[in-house]
Amino acid sequence: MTELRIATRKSPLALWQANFVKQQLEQHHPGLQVTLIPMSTQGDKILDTPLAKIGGKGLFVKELEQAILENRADIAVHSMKDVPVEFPDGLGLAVICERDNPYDAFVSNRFAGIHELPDGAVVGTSSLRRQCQLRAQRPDLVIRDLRGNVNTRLAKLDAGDYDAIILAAAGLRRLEKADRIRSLLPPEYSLPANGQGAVGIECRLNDTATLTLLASLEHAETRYCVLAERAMNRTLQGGCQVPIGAFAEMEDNDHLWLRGLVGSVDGKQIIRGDISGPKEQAEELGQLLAEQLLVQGADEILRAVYGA
Ligand SMILES: NCc1[nH]cc(CCC(=O)O)c1CC(=O)O
Repeated sequence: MTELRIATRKSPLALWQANFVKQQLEQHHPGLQVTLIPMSTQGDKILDTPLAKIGGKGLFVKELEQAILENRADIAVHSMKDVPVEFPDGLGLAVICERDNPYDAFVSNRFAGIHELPDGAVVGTSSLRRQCQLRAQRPDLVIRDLRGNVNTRLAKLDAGDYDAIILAAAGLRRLEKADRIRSLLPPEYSLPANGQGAVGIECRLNDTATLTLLASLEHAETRYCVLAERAMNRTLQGGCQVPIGAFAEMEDNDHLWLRGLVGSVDGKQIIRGDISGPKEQAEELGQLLAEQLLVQGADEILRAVYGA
């Protein structure tokens, strides 16, 4: 292979991630020419509505997947957090790259952390998972929706619309905005979303030449962790209208520890659980933890939202 085409969204974060993959590939394969094909996704076009209200799955990836399926591109580079837990026929996760910082970050021009926020402070985030966990600890906070790419969100904070905002640390680091992070929210406080901080590469599963080319970017530990997290979400069948957190880390070389959470948006109910076991059983662990959470009451929360 001498040429490889990457389908990517046009946001600065997506372009950073695509360029990161391009650089890695060109380094590992001298002579290989990697080109970016930037495209708009549905998720990029709907700018004002909170994503949870739109409800479609894969809003940020469908157009990219279509491009690979139609052979207009060879691979798509994604934030794993945005990738639906099921793939279209013929496509799959060729590679999961090493995870960057997986935590949520507290960003503010006036306050150092959640605990310093005064009563009734205004916090920006559209993520139901972040809203739920914030409200559980600080019911007094006023939470307002905040959409747009990372730079847009920072600009809205700077314009004075919010006292603080919550963003993924990884996105800020990639865009060289890590200096904006006032504190990291530990997972006990804000359990991350499945896949947060990890970049994944999708391609046609029968494209063996591309799969071979990509293999050197694979990070085994990250894959185990992300597989466990995604399996938990898959078993819960929770769409984006229910706060769900899933975060796995390696306990030692052979075992992983997965924590999960399902909550109500008002933060009044939170079901938590955790499980650990051999890394080779990552997906079984995710499924088992989901089943535990369902029995403990997550089923009721999901039913209340989806009416199933
Ligand atoms: N939902 C958008 C999105 N998708 C991935 C990231 C951050 C980077 C990552 O998690 O890899 C973000 C921004 C954010 O949550 O602040």
